[in-house]
Amino acid sequence: MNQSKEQRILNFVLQNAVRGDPCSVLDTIDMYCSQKEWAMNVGNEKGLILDKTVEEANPSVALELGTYCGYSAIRIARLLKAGAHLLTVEFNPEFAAIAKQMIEFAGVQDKVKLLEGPSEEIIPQLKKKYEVDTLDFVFLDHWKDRYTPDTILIQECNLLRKGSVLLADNVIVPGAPEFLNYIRNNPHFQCTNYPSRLEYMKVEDAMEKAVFLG
Ligand SMILES: CCNc1ncnc2c1ncn2[C@@H]1O[C@H](/C=C/CNC(=O)c2cc(-c3ccc(F)cc3)cc(O)c2O)[C@@H](O)[C@H]1O
Ligand SMILES: [Mg+2]
Repeated sequence: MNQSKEQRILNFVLQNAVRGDPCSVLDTIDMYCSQKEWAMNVGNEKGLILDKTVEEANPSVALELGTYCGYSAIRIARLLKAGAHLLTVEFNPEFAAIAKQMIEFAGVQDKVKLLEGPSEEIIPQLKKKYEVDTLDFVFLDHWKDRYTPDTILIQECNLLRKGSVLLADNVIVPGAPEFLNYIRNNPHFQCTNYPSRLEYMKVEDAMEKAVFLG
């Protein structure tokens, strides 16, 4: 049975990146996806916005919705301080298996916990099963029509504290209009838009940051 695109990306990393070097893994994925096969990694341009937002938040506990191949999980994990960790949620078993190998090859597995399952099931388990008190940072990059329901669910589960930072990918392409409307009209969030480019393309995209005000 022929390989999936995601398997080809992983194989290219295993053969060309430097084991234990997260930046080398990120650069190798970006090289493959800009020159050979496009894939929906956050990429290096929006990745810089993600980096700056993570560094500013300096989270002890971070959550990512939509692991895919693990590119942004590696991007976030490489910036986490000692003792901090990222919980990343992926419900597609094939993608979860690829991401696990990618994260281990990058050497950040001690900072990343990959939770396999749908976000709507995992989020309500974070406090009791995964011993989370509150989330310092949340990266939304899964199905775009799930950003709003999951943001509401995260609030209902009391997972945010004053100053928690949400960052959403793709608010222009593919777009998350309902999420933008929800979060920008919600008095409990202070929003900032970061115009950028769609990964590996000369197409406009943007990220939206929303800080929880308590
Ligand atoms: C059901 C909701 N809960 C979920 N729980 C756990 N994992 C989930 C969930 N949803 C989706 N996922 C996973 O997240 C990933 C989905 C991401 C969706 N992203 C996009 O559609 C996307 C799409 C584009 C894009 C842009 C332009 C195009 F022409 C074509 C595609 C660019 C991006 O940066 C994107 O993030 C997959 O790995 C999927 O299995
Ligand atoms: Mg995305």
